[in-house]
Amino acid sequence: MSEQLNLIIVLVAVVAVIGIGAAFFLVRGRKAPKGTYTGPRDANDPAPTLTTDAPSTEAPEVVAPTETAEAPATDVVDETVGKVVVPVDVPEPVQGRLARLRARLSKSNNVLGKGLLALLSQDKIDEDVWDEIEETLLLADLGTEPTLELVDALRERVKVEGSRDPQRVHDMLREELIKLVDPSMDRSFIPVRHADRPNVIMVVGVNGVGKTTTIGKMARVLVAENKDVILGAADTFRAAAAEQLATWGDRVGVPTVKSDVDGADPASVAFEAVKAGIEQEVDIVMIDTAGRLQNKVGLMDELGKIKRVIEKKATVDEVLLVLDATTGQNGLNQAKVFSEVVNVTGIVLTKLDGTAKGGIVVAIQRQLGVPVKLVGLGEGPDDLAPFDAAAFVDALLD
Ligand SMILES: Nc1nc2c(ncn2[C@@H]2O[C@H](COP(=O)(O)OP(=O)(O)OP(=O)(O)O)[C@@H](O)[C@H]2O)c(=O)[nH]1
Repeated sequence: MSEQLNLIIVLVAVVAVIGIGAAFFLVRGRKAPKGTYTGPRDANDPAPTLTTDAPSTEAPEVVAPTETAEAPATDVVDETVGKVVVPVDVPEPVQGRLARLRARLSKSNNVLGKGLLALLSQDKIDEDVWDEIEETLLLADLGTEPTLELVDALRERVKVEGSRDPQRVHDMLREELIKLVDPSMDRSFIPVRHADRPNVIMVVGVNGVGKTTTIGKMARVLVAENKDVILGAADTFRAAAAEQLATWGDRVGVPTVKSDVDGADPASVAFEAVKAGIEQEVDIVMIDTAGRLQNKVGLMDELGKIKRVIEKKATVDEVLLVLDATTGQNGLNQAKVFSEVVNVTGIVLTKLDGTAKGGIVVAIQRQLGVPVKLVGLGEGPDDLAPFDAAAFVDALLD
């Protein structure tokens, strides 16, 4: 009897210890800020006071995650301090995302992969079949030069290796496509803080391609990698853009520097965001910019100015050009003009879930000599994946 009593007491004690431990980890949240950090990184922090050595007199504000009007409906009040606590999302891990989102990609792109496999597996591949292969590649926006290169390589291999065995045809096509997508390009995307300043990323592109959404998704990726991030809402042109960005930040506990003045100087907001990032010793500052058509000279000049003003404070480590995969050749023209103005270092190709034109990856990389680093595969918060040549080709073919 007393043994049973002892056993019960021990069990109750173990359950209590586990319960206290779990509660501790739940309230602890993610990584504590480092060093002399003074900004509103946690829900209860006060907002920092910005100094005024900005290039403009309109000092943008830093919006702490809890200060925006659009707090999620699931907010709870912490009874002990009487403040609203915004529950912070836990983003999906980044590793293997492309493989996990593969179904989305292959659904819209199997015309390309499966179509090619079917054509190449025919008993006899005559000139008509080669023409069809060429047409399939061109329709997938691969571009003329890569298409001709691929067809030549396949012709050669079919001559030597034959085309009867489906597995061999699959492997041959896989190898040649991977070569075209170029696995040797550096696509690393988890940015690293410098010894004395944050890594600065600028995001550019034409209207509606998905810049703000992509920054929101990237913030989640970086938070999942335990990085401290600040967002800069230098899209002062579209009224709702700053709020949209801040809402994305809120969801993962990342603050946003923005201006409440409509049409404020975007370079000034970008400058303040970088300055706040330096002062608060964050790892990464991401600057959203307004959508602009590549043929509007004034707006393109403004983009150059934003970069130059940021560079008074810190180097811009990465300029990501966001392109909508569904826009085909027009995306190529945009890429060219943007890279002339701001030295694009990486491409984010969005909306790949809505197009059968996956070949645009190859065409853009060829045109700019810049790698596709990330791909957008849906509107969901975690529908952004690091780009990987082999995983991409596998998704097209399997
Ligand atoms: N299907 C799909 N939709 C996407 C993807 N990325 C963004 N979108 C959608 O594209 C639309 C435009 O996205 P925004 O992020 O507002 O675009 P933006 O480039 O910031 O727009 P501007 O500020 O007006 O230039 C939104 O409805 C997004 O949900 C993607 O990968 N797939």
